[in-house]
Amino acid sequence: MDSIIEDVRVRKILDSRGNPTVEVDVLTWNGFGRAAAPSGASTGIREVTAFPEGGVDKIISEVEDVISSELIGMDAEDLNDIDMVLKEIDGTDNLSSLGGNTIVAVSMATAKAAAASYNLPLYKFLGGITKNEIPYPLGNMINGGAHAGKNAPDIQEFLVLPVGAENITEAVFANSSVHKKIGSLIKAKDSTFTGGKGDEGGWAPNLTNEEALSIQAKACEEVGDELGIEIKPCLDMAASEMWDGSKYVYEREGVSRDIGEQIDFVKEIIDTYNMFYVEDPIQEGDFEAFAELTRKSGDKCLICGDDLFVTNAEILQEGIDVGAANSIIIKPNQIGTLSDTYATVKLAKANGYVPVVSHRSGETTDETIAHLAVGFASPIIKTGALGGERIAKLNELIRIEEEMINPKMADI
Ligand SMILES: O=C(O)[C@@H](CO)OP(=O)(O)O
Ligand SMILES: [Mg+2]
Repeated sequence: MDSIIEDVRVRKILDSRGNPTVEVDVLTWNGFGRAAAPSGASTGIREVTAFPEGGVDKIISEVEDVISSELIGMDAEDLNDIDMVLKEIDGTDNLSSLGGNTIVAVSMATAKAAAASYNLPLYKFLGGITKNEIPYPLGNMINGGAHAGKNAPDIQEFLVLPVGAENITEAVFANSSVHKKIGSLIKAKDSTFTGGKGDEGGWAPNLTNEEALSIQAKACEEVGDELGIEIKPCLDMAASEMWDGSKYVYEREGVSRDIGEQIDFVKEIIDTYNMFYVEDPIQEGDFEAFAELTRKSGDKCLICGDDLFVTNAEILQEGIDVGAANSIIIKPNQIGTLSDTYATVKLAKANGYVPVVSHRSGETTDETIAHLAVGFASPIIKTGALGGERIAKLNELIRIEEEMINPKMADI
């Protein structure tokens, strides 16, 4: 009774790029949940469709009534059934009639409303009341590729992971210290640097990949020494964005690499810089090259599939069958519902793939993924380092840790 849905409201709000997105409120007899959908710029081909034709305005004018009339009277606690109903109303394989972003916002808001109906935070509702593990924050320091301007590096994201941090506060402040350090190292190298940032709050400098890699390494070392915490460099290469159908084109560098050269290039970066994590080093259609790199470097580095798996359990299974990677990005709006997201997390864990719950480049101040990372026991959360829409999640993790009994950092 407490969690019976009484109303569903949908509105158009701003995302961090200034584009419209969807926010949903779900009201139950004894609770309330609100969630907003993010949007990607470097999206995977096999992701569900974010918005129906007609965009957010169509959702407000037409879709809201359809969804609310189906959901009112259902129990928010029955999230599997609700997700099923949402997919049935949509009726397409890629969720293009309601839009994956609409569905994910409804699904997340419903879960939050169910949790609130029992006076629980979402992470406890999903993961149990004894949850006490906090994920490590993978913070974005330098933006390139599709998330930055023309002269920025080709590699999309230079990230860091404060693996030596003992609690979340130490971890997020270590990341912000590295961000500041990298800013001053960039200024020292390029006196014309304006301090510009990319879509995820990382610096967007006029640097080559090599220059960015060495600044990243230096900052990890120096800040690590200053704070007495080990901080490891990580990358998201977003290689699908560079793939032209036959080779990887590094525009900024003015070079192209064939498949074998790409594998060697990534392996060399992993060895030289002691990379802890490399996401999408290979384009999304090439499971074999992914597997080859994982065979070569997977014992010392997390090789993570984002565009490759698009949070889809069936596609992940294809990857598992060939040993394509050892880690997977988890973005709820790539697959559309929270229950499907969780199914993918479970499959990943059962097969030794490290799940990394992640933001999108276009975000809102919605903090839901902080709860998902904790509730789903994802040992890493990728949600930037700075910027209002990024710190919304990081600060929520600080609050979550405060409320736990005997909190500890996850096992990585
Ligand atoms: O590639 C990525 O991992 C993400 C988030 O960092 O970017 P986008 O949301 O643009 O897909
Ligand atoms: Mg990615």
